[in-house]
Amino acid sequence: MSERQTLSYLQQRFASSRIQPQTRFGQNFLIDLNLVNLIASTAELGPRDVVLEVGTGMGSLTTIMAAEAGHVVTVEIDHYLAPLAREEFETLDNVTLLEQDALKSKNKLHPQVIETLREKVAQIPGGRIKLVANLPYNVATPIISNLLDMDPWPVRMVTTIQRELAERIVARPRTKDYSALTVWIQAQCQAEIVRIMPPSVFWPPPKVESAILDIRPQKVMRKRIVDPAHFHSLVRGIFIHRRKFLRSALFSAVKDVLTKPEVDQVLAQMELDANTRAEQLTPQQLLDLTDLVRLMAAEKASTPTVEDR
Ligand SMILES: C[S@@+](CC[C@H](N)C(=O)[O-])C[C@H]1O[C@@H](n2cnc3c(N)ncnc32)[C@H](O)[C@@H]1O
Repeated sequence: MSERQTLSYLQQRFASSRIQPQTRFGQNFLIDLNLVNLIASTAELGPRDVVLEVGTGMGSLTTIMAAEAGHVVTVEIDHYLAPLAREEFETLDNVTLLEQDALKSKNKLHPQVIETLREKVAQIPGGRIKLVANLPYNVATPIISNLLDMDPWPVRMVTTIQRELAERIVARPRTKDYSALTVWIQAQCQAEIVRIMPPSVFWPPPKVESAILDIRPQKVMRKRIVDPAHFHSLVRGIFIHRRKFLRSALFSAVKDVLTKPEVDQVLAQMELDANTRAEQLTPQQLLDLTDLVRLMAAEKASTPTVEDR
């Protein structure tokens, strides 16, 4: 394995197949074996785990994970690269390689990927899903956020992503990195940066720094979110205007269902003053706010109007 991960091995395999790393697919291969091992060990893989790896590349992380996990479902979009990866794990019977885009659209994982994961989980008693991947940077956000809407729910997500994105995900309120994505993830997961990595640990080196991010979804936290789709879209709506006062950001996001005085009522119930901005609210406060909006809108919808009477 160590030989397979070296820069010279990768370069020689590419040259003999007459292919080049594709920037459009985010092909930056991790060439530091210690870091490949760190990703796999952080995920604490065991026989119950069905791993989703988005971006097989040459299969270096795949083979390490296959030695520990119950099954690895690895997805590779590049039809020139996939056959090379397939050769690397020809002898392994617990690896399924899907040659396709892992996403159906920006807001959806590909149904074939979901179906394969479900099938593999069903074959393992107590089976569970972990995302472990050196993610292509252009699809990292949709992969991570869409997985949080999948059933079965992933129990762990250990990924290599752009440092800037990792910092956004672990950001605290009142900072410039705090965003709708931060809230969506922190409302249901614990997240921490395990390692910052310089461009030199990849071939070819990307233009930016990277980070290994460890996300631990928490069922107890997820249960507090009554309507995840509503929460997700309301938070996105509010954060379009994250620097605006919350009152007007919230009104813009809910104007189809609540009036301005009703928005004021929601803010008063939460004891938030007029100068509060969206970026100052913790994920828990945004959850409470969403619940109040939902309840008030539902109450309104069930109250007969003068015309109904
Ligand atoms: C950063 S490389 C990681 C490769 C390898 N796992 C490693 O650690 O060296 C990302 C890989 O994802 C693949 N990829 C890019 N977009 C994809 C997509 N939408 N679905 C599946 N694979 C994708 C690329 O072709 C590339 O092989």
